[in-house]
Amino acid sequence: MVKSDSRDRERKRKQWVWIAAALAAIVVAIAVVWVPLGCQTKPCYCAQKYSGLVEDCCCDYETVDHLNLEVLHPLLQELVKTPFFRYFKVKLWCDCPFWPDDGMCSLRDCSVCECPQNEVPEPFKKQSSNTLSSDDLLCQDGNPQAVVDRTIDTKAFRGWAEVDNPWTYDNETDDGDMTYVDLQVNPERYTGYTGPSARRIWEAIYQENCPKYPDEEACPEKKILYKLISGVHSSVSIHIAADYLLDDATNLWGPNLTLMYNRVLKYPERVKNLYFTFLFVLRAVIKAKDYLEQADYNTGKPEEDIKTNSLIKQLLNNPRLQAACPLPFDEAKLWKSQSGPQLKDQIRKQFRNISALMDCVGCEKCRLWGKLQILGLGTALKILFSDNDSHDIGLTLQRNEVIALINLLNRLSESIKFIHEMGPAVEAVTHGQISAGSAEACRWKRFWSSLRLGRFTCLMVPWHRSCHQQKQGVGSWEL
Ligand SMILES: Cc1cc2nc3c(=O)[nH]c(=O)nc-3n(C[C@H](O)[C@H](O)[C@H](O)COP(=O)(O)OP(=O)(O)OC[C@H]3O[C@@H](n4cnc5c(N)ncnc54)[C@H](O)[C@@H]3O)c2cc1C
Repeated sequence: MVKSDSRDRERKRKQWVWIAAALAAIVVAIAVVWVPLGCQTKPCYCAQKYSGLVEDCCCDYETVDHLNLEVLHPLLQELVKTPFFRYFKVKLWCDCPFWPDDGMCSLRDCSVCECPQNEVPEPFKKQSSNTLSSDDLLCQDGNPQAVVDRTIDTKAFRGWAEVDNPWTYDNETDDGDMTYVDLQVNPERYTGYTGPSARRIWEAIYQENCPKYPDEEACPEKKILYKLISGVHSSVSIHIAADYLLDDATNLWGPNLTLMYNRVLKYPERVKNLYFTFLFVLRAVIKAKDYLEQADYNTGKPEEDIKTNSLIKQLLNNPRLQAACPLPFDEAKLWKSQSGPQLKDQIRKQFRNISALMDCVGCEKCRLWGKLQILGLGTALKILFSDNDSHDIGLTLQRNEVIALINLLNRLSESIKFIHEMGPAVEAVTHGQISAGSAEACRWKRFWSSLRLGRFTCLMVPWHRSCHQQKQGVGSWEL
């Protein structure tokens, strides 16, 4: 009896020694094997760097970032706040020519606040009285052919003409359906417009109207439309992420860095297309320099209008811009081949379709900014690709086109600034989440794998099925 008691005690003592040894082994395993392995599986963080020339452009990424930060962004921010540039004329009601409106808007942030009539600058209301005949065209030193670039400068004018843009679907001269919107009180940001309705628009744009050509495709003209739309799409996504409804209950707005990473930064091509689009639009603004410098920015508020004029001149004559990036994009290289004119016609038709698709956007505020940015892009295309073009002889710009062009440039400039300043933080934060997640998952996997250590497992988890089987002499130690 006494002997069996002491044997029991001895057995229990041995069991405790085993348990203690097992616990010690776990600690050692964690220290020696698990932690270093966990670290090794952590993917290496390689910050996405953009350097060298922006594809098909004549400026490099670093120059664009510096010029934007120090010159363009501050000027554009001031410019879009002036009365001339903040009131945009737009047809807001949905008239989708392709399918019935599916009204997917889910937030109050989706609707647009229209301007009361007394807020709209008087000269804007009297548009037709501002239109000048060809006699009013500015004389360029008596001999315009000799001194100016005839594609645009000979068409310089003092008033605003009523002409339709051949690149866009909306008839800009059709005042009846248009309403004025103050862009400053309708910021582009998250609206809750998402799901099949929004995706359908982007799909219709990419699949039917601007296919992505493979990298080997040599013809740059064919690639342009995709790159421009993709660049604007990146910018839209960045603005959604930069001003996002973080908490509906408390109406808390702020940046959503994960969204920004997942929609744009994760795809270097989308970032590159944003830079390309920025330089393309900047080139259009520079090319229209003489025209823009002499345009009439009258809104009936002399002080503000003088400021608008001055800001435009500062933008167009900036010595740093002229020195560092005088030709952001060289459109003269394009359309040289025999098929050039047909190709241009085809691209113009595709762009008009894209412009028509904006009437199918099922969210008013998204439609407003979609229309503005597509009109801005259409204006840039009109300015850059009008040379020797029978459709565009006698090029003039609508006031609304100029407003759209400058506001688009400002949108792109904001996006580039955001990426430049926040990009590394966005990638670090998102990368942190990803690697923490994967390391965690990895640890759990390794933990369960460690249970494959057979007898050790049964010591720790004696109730496990395989231990039972082992005792019965069947099966293996494999879990
Ligand atoms: C004209 C327009 C304006 C909009 N404006 C707003 C707005 O102001 N506020 C708002 O909250 N929502 C807006 N939306 C909706 C928004 O753009 C998204 O569609 C929505 O948030 C759903 O996003 P998603 O993740 O499904 O991807 P989406 O952005 O809808 O993208 C659809 C698909 O396009 C491809 N894609 C995405 N980005 C790029 C790119 N840069 N280049 C090439 N391909 C790309 C991807 O394959 C992606 O799956 C707008 C939509 C449209 C069509």
